[in-house]
Amino acid sequence: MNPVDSRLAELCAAHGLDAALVPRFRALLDGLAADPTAPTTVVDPTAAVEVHVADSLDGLGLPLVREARVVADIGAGAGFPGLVLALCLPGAQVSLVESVGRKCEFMGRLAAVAGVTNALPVHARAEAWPAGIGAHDLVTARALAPLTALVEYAAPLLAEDGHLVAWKGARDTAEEADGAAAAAATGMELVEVWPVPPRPGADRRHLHVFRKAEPTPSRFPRREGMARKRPITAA
Ligand SMILES: C[S@@+](CC[C@H](N)C(=O)[O-])C[C@H]1O[C@@H](n2cnc3c(N)ncnc32)[C@H](O)[C@@H]1O
Repeated sequence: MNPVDSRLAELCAAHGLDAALVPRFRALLDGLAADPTAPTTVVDPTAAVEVHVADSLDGLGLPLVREARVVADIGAGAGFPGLVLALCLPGAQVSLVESVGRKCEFMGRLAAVAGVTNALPVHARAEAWPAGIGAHDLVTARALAPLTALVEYAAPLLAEDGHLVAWKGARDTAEEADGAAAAAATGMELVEVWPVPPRPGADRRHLHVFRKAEPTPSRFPRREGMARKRPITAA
């Protein structure tokens, strides 16, 4: 077995996934490497298995991710973590929400070559997607925005009791305080900040989990761009 397939087999075993997923993940990695328009700098399968697959699979450490049925991966880019989660959760429907059209086209091609049938690109900004309002039990986001904006984007998209899982690096007190302020304003509450067991190249990964505890006030979502231009802050 080549090293990438060995690593995929190891990851499947570590997460209690069927080994039949190894060739599916492999097809995803091969599709990424073969497409010169891939919107990520990490395309070599040896690196991408860590940066994209292993990192996305970390979400499975949270039972609420394994149990999710209607998922929106916002700011999906090349399709991570959304495409990996879709492969692991065949009972879930995953929307890959991305504001740039050519990235949506790329994700559509990648899903097709990897045989992912339960993930669909959505060409929209997370804060300007009326069809997504109140429809999700899980919103995921990696490398998209500060926590305050992620909470503000996610709250309207979630059904009550739904969760946001934000992939973040080292903890940042100021960013977390602003995230808490956004949560208070939007009906969300912080559930936990889970320090992911370190892996080579990812020794500071934290998953921030918020729950929609109350209805989101009708002034959300705000106009496009406002969550970044005039963020909700603690100060
Ligand atoms: C740095 S990339 C991260 C992509 C992917 N989640 C990953 O970790 O590999 C952020 C992506 O979010 C998209 N984006 C930025 N603001 C957005 C918004 N408000 N709604 C949806 N997509 C957005 C960008 O076009 C970009 O593709």
